[in-house]
Amino acid sequence: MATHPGGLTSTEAPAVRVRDLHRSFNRSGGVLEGLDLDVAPGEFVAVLGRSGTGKSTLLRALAGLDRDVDGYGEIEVPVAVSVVFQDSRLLPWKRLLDNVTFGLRAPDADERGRRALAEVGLAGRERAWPYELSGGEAQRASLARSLVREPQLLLADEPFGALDALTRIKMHELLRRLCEVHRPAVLLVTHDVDEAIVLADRIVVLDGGTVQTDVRVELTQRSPVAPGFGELRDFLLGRLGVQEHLGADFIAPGRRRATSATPS
Ligand SMILES: Nc1ncnc2c1ncn2[C@@H]1O[C@H](COP(=O)(O)OP(=O)(O)OP(=O)(O)O)[C@@H](O)[C@H]1O
Repeated sequence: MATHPGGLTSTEAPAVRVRDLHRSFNRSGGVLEGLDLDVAPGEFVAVLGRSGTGKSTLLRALAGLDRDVDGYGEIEVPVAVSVVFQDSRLLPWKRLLDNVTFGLRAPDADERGRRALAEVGLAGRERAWPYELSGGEAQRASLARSLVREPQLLLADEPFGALDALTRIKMHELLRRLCEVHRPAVLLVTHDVDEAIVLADRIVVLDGGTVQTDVRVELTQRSPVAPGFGELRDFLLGRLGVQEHLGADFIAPGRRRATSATPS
């Protein structure tokens, strides 16, 4: 079946379609300068990029949180979008279940909220106050709050950035499991190359205001000791300028690389 770098089959409608997105801020030059990106339904895309390359700016535009983009050819996102941030943003004056179901107008909201809390391992904590939760538990609750809305698109901006290494690993397992069950399209902004490789179907690297690198993750195992993991990490670190540049033509063994998200 024909595929293009956006990960779509030739006939499939994308969950996210961005064309020629521009965003600048007063003092800086253009942050996003003609960015193109497709995300297929159910596809998990990680967004990497050096600090200030516009990752959060892109997510905010897709979340509808930025009304001042300079222009775009197209921005298509599904109706049901959930956003997860680095901090859980739970309302301190509401108990956990009420936080998870906040704004959810459905007759079975409570039941759905309980189910979502159980899915993230917080069954029995429905009446807890946010201040009673650890950082990891708060992020689990934040995931439950997102999933209870059954999003077709989950936008996550460094959701595990403030967690310790062990909790992060547990959260990776949880997020992967939740995504396998619920199958939202996911756009995850992260600074952590290993996190991107462990979680994503596809990784894009932003630079110069657009998608500079677009690589599909085709590992048999999602573990840092899996064959091919190290090569992909080196390749991505090279693209991020963290290691010595490995060369524009370097393709880690066993995977194909596209240099643009523009459909071919
Ligand atoms: N509201 C704003 N006003 C002015 N400049 C902004 C605003 N938001 C973002 N910027 C600038 O736009 C650039 C991109 O910011 P953005 O937060 O999208 O980068 P990022 O890639 O997410 O960075 P980081 O990895 O450090 O979080 C930065 O130079 C930032 O200073």
